[in-house]
Amino acid sequence: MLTIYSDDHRLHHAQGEMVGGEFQPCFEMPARADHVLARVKAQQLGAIREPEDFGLTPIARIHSADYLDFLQKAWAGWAAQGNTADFLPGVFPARHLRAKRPDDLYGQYGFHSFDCFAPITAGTWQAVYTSAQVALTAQREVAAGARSAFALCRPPGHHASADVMGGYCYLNNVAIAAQAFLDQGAKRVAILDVDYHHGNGTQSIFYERADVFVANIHGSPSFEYPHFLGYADETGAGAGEGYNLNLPLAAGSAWDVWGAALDTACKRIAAYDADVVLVSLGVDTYQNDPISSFKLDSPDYLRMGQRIAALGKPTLFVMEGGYAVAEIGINAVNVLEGFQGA
Ligand SMILES: NCCCNCCCCCC(O)(O)C(F)(F)F
Ligand SMILES: [Zn+2]
Repeated sequence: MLTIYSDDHRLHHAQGEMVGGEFQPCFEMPARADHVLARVKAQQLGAIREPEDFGLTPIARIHSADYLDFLQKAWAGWAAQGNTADFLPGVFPARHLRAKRPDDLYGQYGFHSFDCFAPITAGTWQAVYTSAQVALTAQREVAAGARSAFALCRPPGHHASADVMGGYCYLNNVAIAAQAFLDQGAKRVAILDVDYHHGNGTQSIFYERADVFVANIHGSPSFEYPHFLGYADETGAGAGEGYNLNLPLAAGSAWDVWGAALDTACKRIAAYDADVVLVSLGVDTYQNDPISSFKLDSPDYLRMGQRIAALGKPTLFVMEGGYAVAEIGINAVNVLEGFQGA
């Protein structure tokens, strides 16, 4: 299986995030991608290539002009005010306020965010731009006939919607790739999000559309981040009614429960008869993940890959989360090896 990877991810390494009321080192750190890449090499998964540059056009198929304008200019604006620390939002258009886009940078940051977990640094734009190009390059490989490809994306993307960032996500890599398949002639695309956290951004982007079926298996928002989307009654709207599947699970879920949910999701994807399947590959479902509560063990990721392979569709794997850094490579590549070996 071909892996697309770029060192540009290293340009995004924020100073910290709020954990337990304290400012602590970011869980979403460059070492995550280093460990996955090292495992890809150690297991000789396949060739590793740099991304091509497809420009802003395929990104603008998913994200709004205002949002992309903000992301590109935010750091320069922040630095021009004499700031050197990371840029972070603090005020959001929550309920009972008015979601009118302000003129000033700080107001726009809050307008384009849903939490304080998407810091902006000097290198963030370049890193997220290249991460999207990584997904687009792997997409081209599958569109050209490869059975599968791995987009080793960092930063991740599934919490980002058309014009709102959050949860370490800025550009929705998997949505950008899904749209590229459709723009290149695919009729139906399925996205299976196996990250521990609900892919609220991906759901919102395709929620009213029947040409993309989105399935999520995740910690229930009743207790887990992102807290405000991901319930089972969210089944799509308008033309998209019936094309969104949420399988929220309880804390502590292990393979017995998680694997059954995967089977349910795969059955729905099989019935949808997609031309291609994209997988938002987060491995924060791992039992030792520091911010998550599921109990999958490393062999389970082989089973995950095997079950996805049973769909018998061209498959694009897009890296999302996973914070047990020592094991992130083993767990992510186990999915890919399980898929390949099936
Ligand atoms: N106590 C709650 C703290 C929440 N912290 C933010 C968690 C973000 C998860 C990101 C992710 O793993 O879903 C992604 F795949 F996008 F990277
Ligand atoms: Zn996650």
